[in-house]
Amino acid sequence: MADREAGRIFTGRDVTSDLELTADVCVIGSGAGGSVVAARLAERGARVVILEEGGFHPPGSLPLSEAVVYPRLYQEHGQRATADLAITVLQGRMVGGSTAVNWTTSFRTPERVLAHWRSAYGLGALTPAALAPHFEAVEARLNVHEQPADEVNANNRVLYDGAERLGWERARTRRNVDGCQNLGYCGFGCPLGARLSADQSYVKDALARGARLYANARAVQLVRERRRFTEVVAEVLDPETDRPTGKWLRVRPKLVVLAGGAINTPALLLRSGIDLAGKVGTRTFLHPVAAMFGRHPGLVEGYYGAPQSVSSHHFADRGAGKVGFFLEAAPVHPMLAATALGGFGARHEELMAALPHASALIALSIDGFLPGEEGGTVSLRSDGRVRLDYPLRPEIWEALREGCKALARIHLAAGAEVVYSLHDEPVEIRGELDVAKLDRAPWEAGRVQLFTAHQMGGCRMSRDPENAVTTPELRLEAHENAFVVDGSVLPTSLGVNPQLTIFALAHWAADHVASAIRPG
Ligand SMILES: Cc1cc2nc3c(=O)[nH]c(=O)nc-3n(C[C@H](O)[C@H](O)[C@H](O)COP(=O)(O)OP(=O)(O)OC[C@H]3O[C@@H](n4cnc5c(N)ncnc54)[C@H](O)[C@@H]3O)c2cc1C
Repeated sequence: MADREAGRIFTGRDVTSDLELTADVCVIGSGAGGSVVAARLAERGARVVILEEGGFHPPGSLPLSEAVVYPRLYQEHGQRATADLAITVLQGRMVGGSTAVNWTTSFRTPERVLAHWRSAYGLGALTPAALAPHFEAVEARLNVHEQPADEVNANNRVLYDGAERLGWERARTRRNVDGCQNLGYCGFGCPLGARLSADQSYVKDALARGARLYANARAVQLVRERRRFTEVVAEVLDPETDRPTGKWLRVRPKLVVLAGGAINTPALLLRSGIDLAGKVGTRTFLHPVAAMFGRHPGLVEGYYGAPQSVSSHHFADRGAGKVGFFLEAAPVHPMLAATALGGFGARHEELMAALPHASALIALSIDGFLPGEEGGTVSLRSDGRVRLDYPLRPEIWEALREGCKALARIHLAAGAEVVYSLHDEPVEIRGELDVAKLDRAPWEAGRVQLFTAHQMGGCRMSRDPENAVTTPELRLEAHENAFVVDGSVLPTSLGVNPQLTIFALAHWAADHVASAIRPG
């Protein structure tokens, strides 16, 4: 069948027979990385096809119900987790990727992280000065700006005030929103389209310049002849049931851009028989997260307002041999809270009944910087499904424990009556003397709820071909016509929320990708 009309989004419903498409570039994934590359290449006149396994959900098209949105908008229907179930993995799956459900916090890559990459991975081109124009460009497109002080919600105010009273560094964060009404539904896909996520920005730019986006199209195989990819095979999914319809899309591009995000991009390479001497999928980092709930005398209503608008990096650098951590707030929607809070029966009911007074603060550990720290590994299960192993090293447990102590102190300083950990038997803290109880708590997989919303690595960039999955220009090692442009290329975690780094890196990499398209 011939190519179809350009410049629009097709869903699984539109694909009523097998399709064969030709393109200059096939971009797999429409999140932070994929959307920017697609837009910048389309801008230069390239014929771009974007494949997105998730659905197309325009603002306001879904009910604002957790029971509806987690299965629809998140990987593995909201059930993704590490193989030992110790860490719940929140990751987006829709047009716009994780950017369409994220909490809008926007940080540039810290200079000390770039310096580490330059020395340990030979990424000499990634200097703050070289990246500055790319950050400026994406910040302008995404309207990144500081959250006004009077729009910080009570949940984030706990972090701000508590840290201030303790004399710890804290600051309001920047957010990528325009016309935000502070409803608090960022994680549901903004009903107003006020978050300038990939679907509301660069995907629109790509479509305006003729790109075709196929939603409900899951790339399952990259076909190659020697060092060149010749075809991307995608199965078409039913937008309602998410099951394969039996129809297939075959894209024959000059160039492939893998942008399915950390975890899925390595998995697609492995499914296609590409493991680059066992490197693909390794060094996957998660910013493993622990949380502390505080019950405050006044109403907090942490389900309303911008979910994140304050952060503290006071403990980001804890010296040699220690894993640093940073502190933020998390929204307190009932389903998320119910799965996070421990206790059974009456105890759990009591915790949930206090939800309007609950503040949820999180400590995110900064993984990937210790000598010998390898992070997690993506592999495939025997049925082809993805598997993520993430051994929690003692240094990570220590950081999570110390992070929870810091959070407990912040809650107390901000006036909390009681603070709870997320252990199966919650540790209860009512004053400074109780903080030491956290030292005796079981810091073991399965005994305390852990999360990640920041997946990084698995296809690390490096100058050293022995150590690289991609080159510093993001070209897939040992292949001529493929690039990886998403969070999987990061060689360590970041110590800040990752979206802006990935948007800007994609903006920077687009020039390299464009120069690799063969004319004709
Ligand atoms: C709940 C939540 C809150 C977050 N909050 C923040 C925040 O406040 N600030 C911040 O900086 N970061 C935040 N993040 C993280 C941030 O959104 C991600 O790090 C970023 O979007 C990753 O970009 P990416 O391009 O690597 O992948 P994504 O943006 O996830 O895009 C990848 C896309 O590829 C698609 N895909 C995967 N495999 C295939 C395949 N085989 N075929 C076709 N399509 C495929 C996926 O469905 C997905 O849509 C949050 C994430 C979550 C889940």
